[in-house]
Amino acid sequence: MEPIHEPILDINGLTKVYPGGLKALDNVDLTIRRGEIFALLGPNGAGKTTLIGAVCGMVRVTSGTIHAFGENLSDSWRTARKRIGLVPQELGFDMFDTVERQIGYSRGLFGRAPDPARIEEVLRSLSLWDKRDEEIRKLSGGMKRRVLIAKALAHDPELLFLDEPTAGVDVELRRDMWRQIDSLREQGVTVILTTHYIEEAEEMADRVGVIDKGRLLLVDEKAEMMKRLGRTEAHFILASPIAQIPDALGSYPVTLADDGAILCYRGGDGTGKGKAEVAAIATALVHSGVAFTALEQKESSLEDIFVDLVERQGLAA
Ligand SMILES: Nc1ncnc2c1ncn2[C@@H]1O[C@H](COP(=O)(O)OP(=O)(O)OP(=O)(O)O)[C@@H](O)[C@H]1O
Repeated sequence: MEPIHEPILDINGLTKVYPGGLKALDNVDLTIRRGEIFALLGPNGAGKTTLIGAVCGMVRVTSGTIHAFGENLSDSWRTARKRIGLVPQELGFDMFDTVERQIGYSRGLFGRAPDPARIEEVLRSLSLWDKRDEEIRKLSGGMKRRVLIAKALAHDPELLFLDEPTAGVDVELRRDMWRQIDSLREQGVTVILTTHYIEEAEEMADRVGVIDKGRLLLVDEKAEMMKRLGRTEAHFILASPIAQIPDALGSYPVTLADDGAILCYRGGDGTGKGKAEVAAIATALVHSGVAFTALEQKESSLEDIFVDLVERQGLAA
């Protein structure tokens, strides 16, 4: 057993150029700690599935190294694979098989001894126990997805990849999935999930990485990221339009909108500075004789941060 501080996954300078020249991964460095829930966020085509494929042995990388469980994957592939689980985006199993047989088979495939009690536990946790004798093809789309997860858990992986686990599933299944991930966290399983749903990252992840055009733009503790990149937005709805911003507000990041009927503030750093500035602006407006009838205020979500980052990256590219 490797020391507790050993990262479970250590990716260095990973680059993937597909035949035809598309660079899907561009010099990616990423270290994943044992036991964490890591969310990889990125728009379509950002390189998320390619990154997972590289670790799970489905994508041959162009350059760079991957260490898993302390060993270079290219030397330790067979042993490492048994410790890794993958819930892929695409459904892939024998549709004519029954649920229980398929899950048991999957466990065997990874060299684990049969363990009907464990299989029962996995199936129950995903509300699949009642469906264990059904042919998979007869299940609904959501149920098929649950089978995919059961299949990935059947060999008790220590490192689990979930590629878009909740794309196209209903709210109930999404909640179930989140509960499932929570219980995996309690069991000490390390989870890397990719998602378009910022809400998912915000709800589940300890750390978040943002990837776009194959480049890992940022990796940070979720809370830190929101603090560091968070913004406060406030709209002062003015009693009557003004032609220019009063001098007293000159030092604040404010603009006029809607022909001078709204004064917009966008600033702060997620540490409370924004709120304090909004209060100061309110006072300054009153002192300048500008009345407002309403104040709408909003703290940025991870979604705003994400959109901001990707847009800025787009401008820089
Ligand atoms: N086998 C392949 N051959 C050539 N190009 C590929 C191949 N697989 C993926 N790509 C391209 O690599 C880029 C990254 O794709 P990838 O599937 O990794 O992105 P993603 O972030 O997972 O996207 P999505 O959110 O849509 O699943 C895309 O431009 C894609 O078209």
